Amino acid sequence: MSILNNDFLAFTLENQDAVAPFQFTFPSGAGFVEDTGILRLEPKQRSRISLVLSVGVHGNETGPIELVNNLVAAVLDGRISLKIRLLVLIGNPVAANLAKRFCDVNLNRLFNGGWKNYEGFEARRAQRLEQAISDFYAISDNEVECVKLHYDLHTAIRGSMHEKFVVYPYVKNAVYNKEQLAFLSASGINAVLLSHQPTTTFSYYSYVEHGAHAFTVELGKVYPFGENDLSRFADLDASLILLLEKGDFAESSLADLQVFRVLDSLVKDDDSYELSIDNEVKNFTQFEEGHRMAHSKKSAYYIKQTGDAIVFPNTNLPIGQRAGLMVRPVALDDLQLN
Ligand SMILES: O=C(O)CCC(=O)N[C@@H](CCC(=O)O)C(=O)O
Ligand SMILES: [Zn+2]
Repeated sequence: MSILNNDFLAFTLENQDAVAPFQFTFPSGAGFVEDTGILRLEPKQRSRISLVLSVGVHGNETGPIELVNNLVAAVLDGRISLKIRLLVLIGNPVAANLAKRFCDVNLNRLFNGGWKNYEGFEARRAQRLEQAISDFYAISDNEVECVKLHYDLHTAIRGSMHEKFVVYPYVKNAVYNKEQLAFLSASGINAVLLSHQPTTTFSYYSYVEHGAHAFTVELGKVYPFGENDLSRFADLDASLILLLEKGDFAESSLADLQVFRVLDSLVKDDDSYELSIDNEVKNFTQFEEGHRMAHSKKSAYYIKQTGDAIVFPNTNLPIGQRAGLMVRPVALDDLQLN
């Protein structure tokens, strides 16, 4: 078995259900296809950095899949000489083949054991992806000063006032990592959203279970395969190449980042649940105090302070799931950094 033309995406989409594990070599190391969409690349040289790049956790978010597939091809054919450990995950190949966000259940609501409450493809896949990450980090756990990273790359349903942003998963002591924020700024990220509570997302899983620096990275609006303008990811592409080739984090001023803290999660509590915004409203649109943002037969949510903004508004989901996040700007100086 081999990855034809070093095209891991095509290989994964052709083998969406299963792949018998196999290994191979490439100019700067050894590769292990562990399962469908699960590729581990080990450099010849030992490295303190173990990086997980996950894409396609939502099957229709194709831009990041194409970006990472190009990086993998460059490593496999020798244009990039790999110096760090790398695990590439194409999260939901079945949904990707169907050009859908998910098949049965939103995969990014099933981590941290959330899969135990569901059946079907995504539940099995969440468990498999958690296992792949545990196995990958376990190899580096004995290394002194090992640095675990997980960037879970997505694109958003709506346009955004800040085109590229990250969700910083809930961190208990509210101390945020300066080196990672500088790296994200250098990677073209415009805004950071600080989560207010534990979630069942992939990035929170890697942070809470493995102590990784982990982020959900939103790279712009969603487009089908072949319709992405990959030049819009140029900054991230360059900083990932630097990380892969040298193990160095690109740096840029934190002052370029807009920071927001999550105030509230809007939860769809009834079939009558509605958001009082039209389809064109972008992520990070701000509202006036007192505006009724959401309502149903059971509840209503009013804007608490002028300037509070909505992110990820979406009511096309089952009862009990997140229909949006309410966020408020925070001054960078008010953050505790280490
Ligand atoms: O555009 C949207 O409404 C959703 C985009 C998306 O998939 N976002 C992630 C964010 C995960 C997180 O909060 O860390 C998601 O909803 O799963
Ligand atoms: Zn997504």
